[in-house]
Amino acid sequence: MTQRSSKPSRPRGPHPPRRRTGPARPPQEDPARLAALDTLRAVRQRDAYANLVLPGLLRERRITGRDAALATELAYGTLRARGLLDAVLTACSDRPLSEVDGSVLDALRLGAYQLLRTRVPAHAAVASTVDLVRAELGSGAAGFANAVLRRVTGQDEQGWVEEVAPDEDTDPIGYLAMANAHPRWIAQAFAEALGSRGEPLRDALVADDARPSVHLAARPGEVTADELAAMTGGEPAPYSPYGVRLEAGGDPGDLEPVRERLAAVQDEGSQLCALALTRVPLEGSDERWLDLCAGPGGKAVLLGALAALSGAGLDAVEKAPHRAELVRKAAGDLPITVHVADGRESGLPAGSFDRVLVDAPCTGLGALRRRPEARWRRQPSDVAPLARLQRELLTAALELVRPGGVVAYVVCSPHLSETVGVVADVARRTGAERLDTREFFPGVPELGDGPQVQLWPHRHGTDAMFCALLRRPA
Ligand SMILES: C[S@@+](CC[C@H](N)C(=O)[O-])C[C@H]1O[C@@H](n2cnc3c(N)ncnc32)[C@H](O)[C@@H]1O
Repeated sequence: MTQRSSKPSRPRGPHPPRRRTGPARPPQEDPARLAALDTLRAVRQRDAYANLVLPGLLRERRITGRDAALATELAYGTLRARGLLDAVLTACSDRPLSEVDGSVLDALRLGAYQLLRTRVPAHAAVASTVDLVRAELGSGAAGFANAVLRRVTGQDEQGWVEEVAPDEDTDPIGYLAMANAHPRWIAQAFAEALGSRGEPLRDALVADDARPSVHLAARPGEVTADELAAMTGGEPAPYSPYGVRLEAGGDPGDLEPVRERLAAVQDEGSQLCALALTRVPLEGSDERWLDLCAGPGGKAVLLGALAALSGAGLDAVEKAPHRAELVRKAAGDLPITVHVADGRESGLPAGSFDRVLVDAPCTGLGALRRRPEARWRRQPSDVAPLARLQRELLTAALELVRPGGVVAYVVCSPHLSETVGVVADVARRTGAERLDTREFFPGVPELGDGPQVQLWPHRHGTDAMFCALLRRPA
């Protein structure tokens, strides 16, 4: 990291800031920023999920319309950009961020995000943040925040990237990671999956840093994608015959077709992976389908509806009881039998299913757009234990499927250890045949050399889902 020497000396702040004993200012003064700040705090202190905390705060405080949109943009944007913001704040502060009071740091991140990544005028971004700090921690901390943020105003985002990122020529992955607010190890994993550290990696990280559109899946047999698009103001999705893409904000759970169970919120990539399993031709019986990792039930509902139309039935296994309950609720009157069990030893009869989905637990590196804080929470050490579990679940699936039957191995991650690494290893040990999965994603462009399929936000507008189809030898 380059340290500037020609700029004014870095601000000195109180050590540590004094917390006010009196009540904080009431939220109505700046409800959007206060809701965003409280979300950042919940994520930092309680490891909370922002997309669960913020909607609750907005409801509880009756924040709607433009204020709700601003709170969402600020909270999610700040959480996504944390690595970049911290690098900039480090360059602007007189002490390590680890020594800055957590509440002040939340506010500094919120202020820096507004300065670097929004059109909020600089004076408003600084003043509103300083007000929030003063209300909670008093004037000493507010003075410190003011000095740090004024220094941040010294240059725009690109200027700061050039200053705090590694050199682009000697470390292109490190540079792109910082420029697009991703941890380096995740950018490295994307580069390995793409086979590139140049333009494709840049495109992938840029798309992964943008706000995703909401996708709906029309319930097969109930409503068509065209009808659902007309009901919701969305557009039929480009690849899934059941998909609709929505650009509008708001809570999609409030949409009438979703409340009426005519549709569900589901990424188009997830729809395509579940559909691919149903598209493989089978010789012989085709009546018993299995979802081995079913909670909370997104793919189980799509498969269950298709099973109902074709006269088949679906068994759904889920290890976590509360998630199994979500599958039961989502299933409604579909022909789905839910089992609370470990998929590795489910007790279901071996060789008895025609089609099996293994939508395995994974790092979720393919859905970082939808979970603002996830990229900074995940660690490289998470990968190996998950890959072990994934291999065990896929092996179990290949025992549960009948000879000649088909298994879809799906993860929401492009990390090679969770994708091709798992499939190659299990196929070698079990003798399962790897099908050309691309054939079962009709009309989807840029699927590479196969035989597996890796979807990407920058290529397909979906989450970075991975799918491999395997057939148990007859
Ligand atoms: C990626 S999620 C599945 C998402 C689901 N298919 C959907 O579309 O909604 C993986 C699920 O596997 C469950 N799980 C974790 N370990 C498991 C195991 N050993 N056996 C079965 N399920 C497991 C997790 O609780 C989680 O609900």
